[in-house]
Amino acid sequence: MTATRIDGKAFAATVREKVATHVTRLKESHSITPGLAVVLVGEDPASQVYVRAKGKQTVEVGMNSFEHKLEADTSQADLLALIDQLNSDPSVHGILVQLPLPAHLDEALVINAIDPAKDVDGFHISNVGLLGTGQKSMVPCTPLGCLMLLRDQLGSLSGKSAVVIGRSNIVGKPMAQLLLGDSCTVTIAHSRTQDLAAVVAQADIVVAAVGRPEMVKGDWIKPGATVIDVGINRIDAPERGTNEDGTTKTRLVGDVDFASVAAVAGGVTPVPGGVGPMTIACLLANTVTACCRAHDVAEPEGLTA
Ligand SMILES: Nc1nc2c(c(=O)[nH]1)N[C@@H](CN(C=O)c1ccc(C(=O)N[C@@H](CCC(=O)O)C(=O)O)cc1)CN2
Repeated sequence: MTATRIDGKAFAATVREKVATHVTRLKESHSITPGLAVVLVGEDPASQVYVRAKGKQTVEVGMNSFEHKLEADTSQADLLALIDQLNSDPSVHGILVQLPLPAHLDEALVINAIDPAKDVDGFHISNVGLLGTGQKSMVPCTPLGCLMLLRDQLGSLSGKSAVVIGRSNIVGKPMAQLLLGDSCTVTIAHSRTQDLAAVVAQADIVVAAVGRPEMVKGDWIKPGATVIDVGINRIDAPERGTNEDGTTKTRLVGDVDFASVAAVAGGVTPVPGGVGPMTIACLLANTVTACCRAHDVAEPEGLTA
């Protein structure tokens, strides 16, 4: 391996420390405690894990955590009524609806019901528009985490060639906007891109967010490039044996074939322990930012784009 292993877990801990420092300042100098409300509809096992982690880390940095767990068959009207209530609650500075939602709920309608000033996911259409036009916005957590790791690794990103693989609203598109904001030359590639390997091969920065296990191979990568792996894919791992119920054990892999890419790249994030922990750290950062904006208090530096 020649590449630096970019340790998102360690970096996320430093972000949480900065958040905690600002929470203390808000409490001591302004008598304000930032509050984050997380809404989970249904019992998706992965979502339950993420929501639990969000609540725990929110409390650890000194903020108030409000968890709302709703039945899988919750109606759209009831969910919208809860969002209305959270929008008008002054103790709630950030609101997050955990995705994916059950199929009967209209995701866009639900997200756009959140007060944009409390939209700590940065998914509201107003925040999408503000980010796209280079104005102050709430920035989606996963792309913000990737940007922080890239700046830490490379310093200035100006003039670099970046390829984002994936065009989702929550990662690919905002990631491209953030890289453009840092003066990269940006290409958005996706599953239909022709000769993806050749497109990736010209990039100084590769962000893989396509949802295909270990798709990006070492021989696609320009020597010395920085590779950020957003993928979280659970695959069978027969080499680990079987569970008590006879099913094959599994393991997590990213969208990047770590071993072959690490032999060529300058730096690469692992899965787990790369981008994932940054997502929750940036959620906490966004909540402090939203709280400061709501109370017209100076925002912390280095915690947003
Ligand atoms: N409303 C939102 N929903 C979802 C988002 C989001 O940003 N906002 N992102 C993902 C899930 N997610 C947070 O919600 C998330 C995913 C992964 C991790 C993480 O730390 N992963 C670990 C591995 C965890 C494991 O063992 O399974 C890692 O990569 O090291 C945190 C948060 C979809 N929904």
